[in-house]
Amino acid sequence: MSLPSILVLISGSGSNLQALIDNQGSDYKITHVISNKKAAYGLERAAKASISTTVHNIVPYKKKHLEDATAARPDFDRELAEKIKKLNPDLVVCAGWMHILSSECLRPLREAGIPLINLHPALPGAFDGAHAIDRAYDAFQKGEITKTGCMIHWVIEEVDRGEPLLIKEIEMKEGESLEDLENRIHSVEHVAIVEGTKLALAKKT
Ligand SMILES: Nc1nc2c(c(=O)[nH]1)N[C@@H](CN(C=O)c1ccc(C(=O)N[C@@H](CCC(=O)O)C(=O)O)cc1)CN2
Ligand SMILES: NCC(=O)N[C@@H]1O[C@H](COP(=O)([O-])[O-])[C@@H](O)[C@H]1O
Repeated sequence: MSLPSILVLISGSGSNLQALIDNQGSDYKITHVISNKKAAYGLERAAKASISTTVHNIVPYKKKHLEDATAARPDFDRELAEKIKKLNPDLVVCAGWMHILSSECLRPLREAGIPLINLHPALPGAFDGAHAIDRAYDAFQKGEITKTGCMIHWVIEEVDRGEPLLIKEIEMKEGESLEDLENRIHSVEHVAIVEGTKLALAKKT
């Protein structure tokens, strides 16, 4: 019996993709990686691991819709869903994918029975969206929070509000630099992304 297949969406360095690559074998296999950025180092990580890749960039869609800029993102999302459906993974993992996915993408995947999970570097409901670590750091400096963390959650239209699969809390430290906090969070993420992927696959079957 073949292993469950996962497709990973990235936008940057791909250190979380690397954690998934390094832990392939008994529970899942990574069959494809899609990046929205051609320069994403994660694409090199995938190639070194002999994983096929696709660049799905927004610029051609903006050029295609010069007369109506608002049409570019829906078209981008629709075609992203089509590409994913053709590859037919058991699960899609957003690992630093920096685009909000609209219903144009999520609805076809839902109908095709292809769920998505996302790695978010904050606790549920704390710092939804981009730049969550910076925002948590600032909130700690203001005395508003004492802890942060990361989570793996199901992806729904409402950004970072899907049901959590896995939550890992991280205590914040007085006098710690933002860089050191980022490094601590990334270390925890690299464990969480593997655990969360396995949990999602187990729940799906
Ligand atoms: N519909 C959903 N889409 C996405 C989710 C989700 O839960 N539901 N998770 C995000 C990942 N993410 C945080 O974890 C996130 C990434 C990016 C943004 C964002 O504001 N992106 C901007 C563009 C930013 C840029 O290009 O630098 C945008 O899309 O306009 C918010 C949340 C993945 N998508
Ligand atoms: N809102 C989504 C978000 O901020 N995701 C974050 O992007 C980084 C990707 O790193 P990587 O490319 O090295 O895996 C990770 O820190 C992940 O939590």
